[in-house]
Amino acid sequence: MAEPLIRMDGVHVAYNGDIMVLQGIDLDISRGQVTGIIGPNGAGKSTVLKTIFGLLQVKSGSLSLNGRDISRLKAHERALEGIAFVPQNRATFADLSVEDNLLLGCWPFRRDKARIARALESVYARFPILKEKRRDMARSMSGGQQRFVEIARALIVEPDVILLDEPTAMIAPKISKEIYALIRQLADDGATVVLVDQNVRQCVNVSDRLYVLELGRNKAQGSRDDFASDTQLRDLVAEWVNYKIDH
Ligand SMILES: Nc1ncnc2c1ncn2[C@@H]1O[C@H](COP(=O)(O)OP(=O)(O)OP(=O)(O)O)[C@@H](O)[C@H]1O
Repeated sequence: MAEPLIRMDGVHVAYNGDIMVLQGIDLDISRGQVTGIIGPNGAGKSTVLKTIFGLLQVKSGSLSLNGRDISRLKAHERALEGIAFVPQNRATFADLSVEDNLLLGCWPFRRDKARIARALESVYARFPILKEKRRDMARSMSGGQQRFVEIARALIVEPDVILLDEPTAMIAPKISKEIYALIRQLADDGATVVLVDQNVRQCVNVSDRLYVLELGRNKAQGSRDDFASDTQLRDLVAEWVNYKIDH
């Protein structure tokens, strides 16, 4: 089997030094796939993404990208290595135009005007609404449109992997649907996506592979088909979300 793009092996992470939130997480993120991470509240899903991006330190265990240990790299160094993160909380600059928000994402190649022009053109092709509203202040956009700005700003550096933390939380159903279609399209275009989602049904539908976490540990894992066909996995998920996966 090909080496995963990202591998977590026995990762422990603590908040405030001693509250151990991840207690030996193992995770393989394959290239060009959507890997979904699900689990009840407080399972450690967001913590996993923050750890991959470098906002939290690995206390023990290993974290590698392309077979190279990245656990000591700072977040901005990981960004330069091709990791992008879209956090759960709103992260647009409300008083900047849509285009200025996107230009902030171009910081790593800020002196390369031709690349900036190409990068903008490429995200505008993917998000026509952002082109149409490029001169508008971010604050004038709907919550869903601002989510597009955040995702587009992360994509503008053409990352190898994009970490998405609950991208459709509090977003209207129509735009949520577009976001899931975009996630699938990104992976089909060769990008690697890690998706943390409370919306289990959508997460299972869009993911190639899924991990279930519980109380900072791995609880189960499998392909989308495993989750649809394996009664034990179905029942496990149904148990904590009172939800049945389509099969
Ligand atoms: N800044 C923090 N300081 C201390 N503990 C924290 C902090 N952030 C999160 N935690 C704790 O770490 C645990 C895992 O939190 P995390 O946000 O990763 O879970 P989650 O699976 O993403 O859950 P949710 O779906 O509720 O966001 C929880 O017990 C939470 O209370």
